[in-house]
Amino acid sequence: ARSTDSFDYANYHTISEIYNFQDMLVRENPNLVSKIVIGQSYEGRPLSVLKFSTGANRPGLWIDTGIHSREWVTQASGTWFAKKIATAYGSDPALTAILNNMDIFLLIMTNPDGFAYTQTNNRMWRKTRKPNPGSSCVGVDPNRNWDAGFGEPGASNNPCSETYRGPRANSESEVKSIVDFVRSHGNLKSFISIHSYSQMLLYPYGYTSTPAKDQAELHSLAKKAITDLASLYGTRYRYGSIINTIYPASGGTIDWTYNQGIKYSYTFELRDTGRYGFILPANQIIPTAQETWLALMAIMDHAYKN
Ligand SMILES: O=C(CO)C[C@@H](Cc1ccccc1)C(=O)O
Ligand SMILES: [Zn+2]
Repeated sequence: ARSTDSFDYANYHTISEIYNFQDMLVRENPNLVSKIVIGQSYEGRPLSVLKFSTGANRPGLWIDTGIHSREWVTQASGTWFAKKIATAYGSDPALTAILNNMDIFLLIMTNPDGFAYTQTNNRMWRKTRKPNPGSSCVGVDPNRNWDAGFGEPGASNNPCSETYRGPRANSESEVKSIVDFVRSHGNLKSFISIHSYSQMLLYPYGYTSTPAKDQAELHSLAKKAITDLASLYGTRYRYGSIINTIYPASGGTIDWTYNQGIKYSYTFELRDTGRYGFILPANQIIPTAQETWLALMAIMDHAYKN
């Protein structure tokens, strides 16, 4: 595409097209958008975070997509979110108020090695692409590698498992890079990690059935967010804690971010409920992104106001 206006949001794209999109968006919006490379993947691809900011030293709101590489509607939605933020600033009052007081950080390509592999070798690849010593099986599940209940039930110690937790917490550079960014920033108010599929909005915990101390607030905010989501196309989401709503899972992203004190930590599971699963038709990308944006705004607006 020659610009982010002519970029085809209604189709899936290659890794280089998505990286080019990011650079175009930065070039087109020098007063709003910048790119921060927070690290690199195992195979050396950049972990590039888009920063949307109108001032210095502000609290931040984080969104990541594509941590599981096969969940293609999430990276595609991420590019749509990036363009939405750039175009809505100055026209949408709620988003303008947020960006006049807070920064938004968006990591679209969270697992670039895995994404590249889904395009060349195996569409169903989920994990990272780091080899496991002593095994012929490759990759660690980046949503089991965080230092939150690491190694407890809800992850596997078998390198051939899709939920292999890795040899130790933060062993994956894709995870460690985000950990380092969260710690160095030190003032994130929300952390949203986007997966597909199942149509769920999940909050901590996955590694324990002990309710999060903010469970009541997280539950009511989730209800508001999925109500806003459903208002567009009637898409129905379930919501609740990870362990109660989907299954026990240890070492997950938002359990770690929540334990760092980022209260508004959520995981989305986007469309659908299994008819197409990870292979969601491209004609559902924009509707999925549009409805999800309403839920994201509910959470970010709440984080801004509380
Ligand atoms: O990938 C999935 C399909 O997106 C489901 C997610 C469910 C989950 C979500 C948040 C934290 C831990 C697990 C997973 O197993 O990691
Ligand atoms: Zn996932």
